[in-house]
Amino acid sequence: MNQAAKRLAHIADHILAPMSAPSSSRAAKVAVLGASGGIGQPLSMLLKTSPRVGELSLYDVANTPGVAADLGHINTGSSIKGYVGPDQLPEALQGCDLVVIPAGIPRKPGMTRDDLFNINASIVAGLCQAVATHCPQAWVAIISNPVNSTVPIAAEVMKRAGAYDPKKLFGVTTLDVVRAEKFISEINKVDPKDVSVPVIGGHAGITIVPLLSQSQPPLKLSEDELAKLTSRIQNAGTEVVEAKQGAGSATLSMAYAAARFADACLRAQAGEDVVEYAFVQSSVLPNVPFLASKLRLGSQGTVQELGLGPLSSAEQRNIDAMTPELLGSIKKGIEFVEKQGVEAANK
Ligand SMILES: NC(=O)C1=CN([C@@H]2O[C@H](COP(=O)(O)OP(=O)(O)OC[C@H]3O[C@@H](n4cnc5c(N)ncnc54)[C@H](O)[C@@H]3O)[C@@H](O)[C@H]2O)C=CC1
Ligand SMILES: O=C([O-])CC(=O)C(=O)O
Repeated sequence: MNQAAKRLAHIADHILAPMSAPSSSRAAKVAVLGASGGIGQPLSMLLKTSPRVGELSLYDVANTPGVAADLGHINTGSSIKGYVGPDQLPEALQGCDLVVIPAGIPRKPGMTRDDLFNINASIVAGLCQAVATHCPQAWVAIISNPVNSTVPIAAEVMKRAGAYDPKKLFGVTTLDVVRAEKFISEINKVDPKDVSVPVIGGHAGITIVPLLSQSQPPLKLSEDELAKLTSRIQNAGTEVVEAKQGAGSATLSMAYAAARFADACLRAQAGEDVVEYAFVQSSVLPNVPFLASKLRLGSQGTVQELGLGPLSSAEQRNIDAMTPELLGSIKKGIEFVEKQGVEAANK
C-alpha cells in the first residue's frame, strides 16, 4: 500500500469509523478555534468520531454551546465543551495537545485570499497570542486564509511571546493534496486511495505547485494537459467560491482535509512515524523561509523536511514563477506583527 493509501485507510479506520481509542496512548485534548463556522462545525463532528480525541474544546465568538450540545449526543467516548468569547478562551486552551484554527472570514466571488488579510491577520494574531500564553506546548494547525501570511504571523506572535517552536506550527494545505489526488484518480480511473502526488509551495493561486511528474500511478498526459490540470488544482478553491455564489468557500472538503491533517498530528504525537504535507518554516528552497512540502512528523513535531524530489522543467518554472508572490505574502505577515505589535493586533 502506498503512503496516500495508508493515510486514507487510517482516516477510514480511525476517524470515520468510530472504534475504541488506541490503548498505547492517552487520548488528546483538541481545540477548534472558529468551531461554529462553515469549516468548524463539520470538522468538530469528524473530530468527535476520532478515537484519538479524548476532549474536544469548541471555541468561537458565538454559538459554540449549541454546537457542543448537538455534537455531545454522538455516542463516542470523547467529552466536549463549548466556549464563547475571549473570557472563556483560556479555559478552552488549557492543556491542549493540538489547536486547529479555522477562525476568520471566507472569500466571496472576485476576491483573492489576500483580500482576507486585513480581517483575518488580527484574528489569527490574537488567537495565537492566547495559545502562546495558555498552551505553549500545543501543536498549532492554521486553516485561516491567507495561509501564506497567517502562518508567518503566528510564528512572529509566538516568537515574541517566547513560545515559538517551528516544529509544531503548521499551515494546513492538505486540501490541495486531497484535490490533486481526487482529480488524478478521475483521469486515471483509479481509486483515489491508490493515488499519491506532492503539492508544494503555498496555499494561494500560483503558489500552489502540484508536482504531477511524481504522481503515482504516473500520469500519461501531454504538456498542455499537464498545464491545464495544474491550473485546475491551483484554482480549485475559486471553483468552489464561484459555485457557492457568495455563500462562502470550501467548508466540507476542508473539514475532511483538516480531519486528515489532525489525525496525522495525533498519530505522530502518539509515536507513529507519519508523512504528510504542510506549510511550515522551511529550509528546502534557499531564501524561502516558509514552504509547503512533504514532512516527516514524530512525537515532538516536524522531524524532517523530505525535499521536493526530481522536478520536470515545467515544475521548476512554476516554482520560480511563484516564489516572488510567496515571499511577498510571508513578508506582509511578518511586517504586520512588526508594525502593529500583538497588542494592537488584538484590538
Ligand atoms: N487552508 C485552507 O485550505 C482553507 C482555508 N479556508 C479559510 O478558513 C477560514 C474559515 O472559513 P469558513 O469556516 O468557511 O468561515 P465561516 O465564516 O463560516 O466561519 C468562521 C468562524 O470563525 C469565527 N470567528 C471569527 N472571529 C473569531 C475569533 N476572533 N475567535 C474565534 N472565532 C472567530 C466566526 O464566528 C465563524 O464562526 C477562512 O479564512 C477561509 O478562507 C477555507 C477553506 C480552505
Ligand atoms: O478558496 C478559498 O478561499 C478557500 C480555500 O483556501 C480553498 O478552498 O482552498
